[in-house]
Amino acid sequence: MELRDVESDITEILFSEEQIQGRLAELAREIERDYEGKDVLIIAVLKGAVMVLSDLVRELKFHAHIDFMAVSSYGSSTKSSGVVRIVKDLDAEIAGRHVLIVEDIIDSGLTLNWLIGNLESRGPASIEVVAMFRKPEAIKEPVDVKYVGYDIPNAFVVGYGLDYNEDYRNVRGLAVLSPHVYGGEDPHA
Ligand SMILES: O=P(O)(O)OC[C@H]1O[C@H](OP(=O)(O)OP(=O)(O)O)[C@H](O)[C@@H]1O
Ligand code: HPA
Ligand SMILES: [Mg+2]
Repeated sequence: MELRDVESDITEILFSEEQIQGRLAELAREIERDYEGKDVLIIAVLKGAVMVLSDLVRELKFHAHIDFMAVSSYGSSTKSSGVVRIVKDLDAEIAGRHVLIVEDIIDSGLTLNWLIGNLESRGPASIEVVAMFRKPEAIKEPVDVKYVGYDIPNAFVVGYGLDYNEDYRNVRGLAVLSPHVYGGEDPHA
């Protein structure tokens, strides 16, 4: 499918690429202040967080070391399976280091809660989270997130790294996916 056909699959654009990048620049200034003089390892949660990671680290004015962890809980569904699977683990040891987790979205909070627990057991100096989007009404397990881009409504969204069944990740802004695409199933039923 060509990307220009995507318009009929979305009901609303919540944020443009420019808005997202503007907000990320603000978050980058906060992060620079908070981590001044510290050695920080930035961990992106694949695959969704790749866009946030690449935009964020290029905004940062300090040397940002990066690593990746791939976990999956949604698969081809619009609902979290509740079971988080490590698809790829970190290359780096994080014991004694300041860890900053980068996420695209916090929906139920299940993925991040699980991930923080997993990383805490490896003995880092600190763990904080930056998430570009968060759905306050969908949270099932509260997560302490220091840096949030935008709080968004409780709808299934795509673009800026977020997929439905691996599609739409390269849509530039953040858009609400039309229920006709996933058969009208209520993602939050
Ligand atoms: O708060 P939650 O309800 O747990 O949802 C958030 C997680 O779900 C998505 O990942 P997904 O499992 O779809 O993998 P992906 O990043 O490869 O698309 C997203 O990228 C977050 O990691
Ligand atoms: O709304 C969403 N869209 C895409 N992927 C997701 N993973 C959790 N929530 C979402
Ligand atoms: Mg996904």
